[in-house]
Amino acid sequence: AQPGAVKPVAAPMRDLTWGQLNFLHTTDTHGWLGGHFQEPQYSADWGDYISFAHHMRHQADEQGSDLLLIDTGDRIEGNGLYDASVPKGLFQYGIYAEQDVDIICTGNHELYQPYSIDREHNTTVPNFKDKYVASNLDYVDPETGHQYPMAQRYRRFKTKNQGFDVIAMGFIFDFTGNAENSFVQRVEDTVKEGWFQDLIREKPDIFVVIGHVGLRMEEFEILFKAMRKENWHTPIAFFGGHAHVRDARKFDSLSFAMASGRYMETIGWMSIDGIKNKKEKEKDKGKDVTIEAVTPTFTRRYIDNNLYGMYHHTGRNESSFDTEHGKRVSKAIDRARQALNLDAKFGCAPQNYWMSRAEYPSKDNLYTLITDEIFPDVIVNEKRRDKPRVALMNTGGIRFDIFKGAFTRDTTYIVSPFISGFRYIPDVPYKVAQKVIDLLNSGGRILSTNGADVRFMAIPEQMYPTPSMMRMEKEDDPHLELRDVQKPLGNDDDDDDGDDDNPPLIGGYTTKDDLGDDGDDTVHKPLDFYMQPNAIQSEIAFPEDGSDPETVDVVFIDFIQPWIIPALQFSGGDYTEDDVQSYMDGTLTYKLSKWISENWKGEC
Ligand SMILES: O=c1ccn([C@@H]2O[C@H](COP(=O)(O)O)[C@@H](O)[C@H]2O)c(=O)[nH]1
Repeated sequence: AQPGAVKPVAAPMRDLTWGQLNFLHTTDTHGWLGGHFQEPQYSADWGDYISFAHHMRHQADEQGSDLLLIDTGDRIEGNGLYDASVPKGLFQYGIYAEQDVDIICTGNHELYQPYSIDREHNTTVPNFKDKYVASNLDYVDPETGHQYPMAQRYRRFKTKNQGFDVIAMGFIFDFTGNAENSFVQRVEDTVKEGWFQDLIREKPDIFVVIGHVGLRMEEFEILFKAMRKENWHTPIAFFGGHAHVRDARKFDSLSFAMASGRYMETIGWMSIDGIKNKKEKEKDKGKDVTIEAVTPTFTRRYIDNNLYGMYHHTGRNESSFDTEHGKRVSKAIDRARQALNLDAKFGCAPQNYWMSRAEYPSKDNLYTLITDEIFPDVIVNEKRRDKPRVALMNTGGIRFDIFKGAFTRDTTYIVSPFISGFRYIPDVPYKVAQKVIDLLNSGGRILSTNGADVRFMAIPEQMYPTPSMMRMEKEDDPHLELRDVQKPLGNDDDDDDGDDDNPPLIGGYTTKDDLGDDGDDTVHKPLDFYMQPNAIQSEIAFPEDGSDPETVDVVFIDFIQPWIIPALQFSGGDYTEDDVQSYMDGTLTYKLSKWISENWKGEC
């Protein structure tokens, strides 16, 4: 772990089940290679993960099973380690590449900016060579316009110990927000490609389909159906991401999918037993047993990313766990963090502000802080200071909670990593402008059928409800409170009895998935989760007498322009992109850090 990170706490643990073929899975790490400094259960860093994987591979070798490492993208954006350097990712790419990942693919965050697409193309793909798979993603050379696969479309290889013949593919969901030097092919089109149709007729021992795809999105279903149509008997293991949730889904008795959370909080574990290799299948045929009889068994665990759990699962301890390689990488992270001055303090948060652990609006809710305190101060165009205005942003633009205490350079990027600034449409009749926020929050179908799916403004966890989310108690409450759903860990352990042999439960993920509710490796106390709106709004410089203004400036974070224009049109405003202007200089990230340094001056 990094110097200064809180130590993990003891907790009741569930063991890992090993099979013939085993996997460790990371996804949506978003630059959190240093781990979580303030949350004990997620405080291991990338160096620790390297040591962990080393011991687990060793264990696999000893027992003659296989272990593969998977990563399903969104490795960047969301932490100072990536975002604070110029150019972005100066240290991140090299540190990440120290882990020996066996199958790796791309996420949407690698594709938002031309720069990060180039880095993927000229750095990550060469770093991982034949391990990188890009089944529906092309790179487009900005100079020549030449379009070609970002990496190989699939990977076929034999596992080290069992000699399983594996065919692996790597997808990204049908993402449309990618920059022009990339091309994402819709999955429904990829499955019609000749190479795909030929491949799925092969008879490997197992297909491993990885993707930056939420398990409840349709892309994996399309792939599963296309594959099963031509290949009834080959097991398929899916690894997904993007939705930032722990989840597992069973497609049929031979196919299983898991997703492993976000931000280096979770390391996914899947094991498969009962896979038959070619020789065994032939033997069965001799005994007149048909190959239909192959029924693999799948298990999954969501490992909390901390050293207590890593010691537990490897049977090691403080003196026997670290490898030289792991220690070297932890040191490199520390050096990078210092070079980037990530601990530089901008201010002291007077309390915790939660994204979804507190209801919106409420005094502990981070979005309430933004609408009530930050926006009124920072959303100002000097020439239009006195003009009444509504200022809008999407809740997905905020990525993490603010904890009481030091708010650092690192925290700034953790909370607000994007480079979005503010635009506006001047002098919109208020009777038109006032309808926009409701359309963004509840006019889902109207906007979505017009190509602006409002789910994609919200935090990823809310985009595709999982079984955890379904476990609701107050179904008709607009600010739905969900009990027992997965939420990050809190230090609110009021059961502490100080008894280490029988550790008290600490708040954290209590995942429910298609296999049940015993997936988390750590038994947690559930935390509350409140659904948040897709977008929030401040009304600024409105008439003091409480009357409605005639017109307002509609100011919005640039990311939501594709929703704002149709919402204005549905509200009766005849606006197009041509009416949009820049409102002020500076990104949300910059405005936020400036506000904090001016307003949270206390000691911590
Ligand atoms: O510039 C941006 C980019 C993204 N968002 C929000 O993030 C989610 C996607 O998050 P993932 O990590 O890819 O799951 C997107 O739907 C937006 O809500 C943003 O606000 N600004």
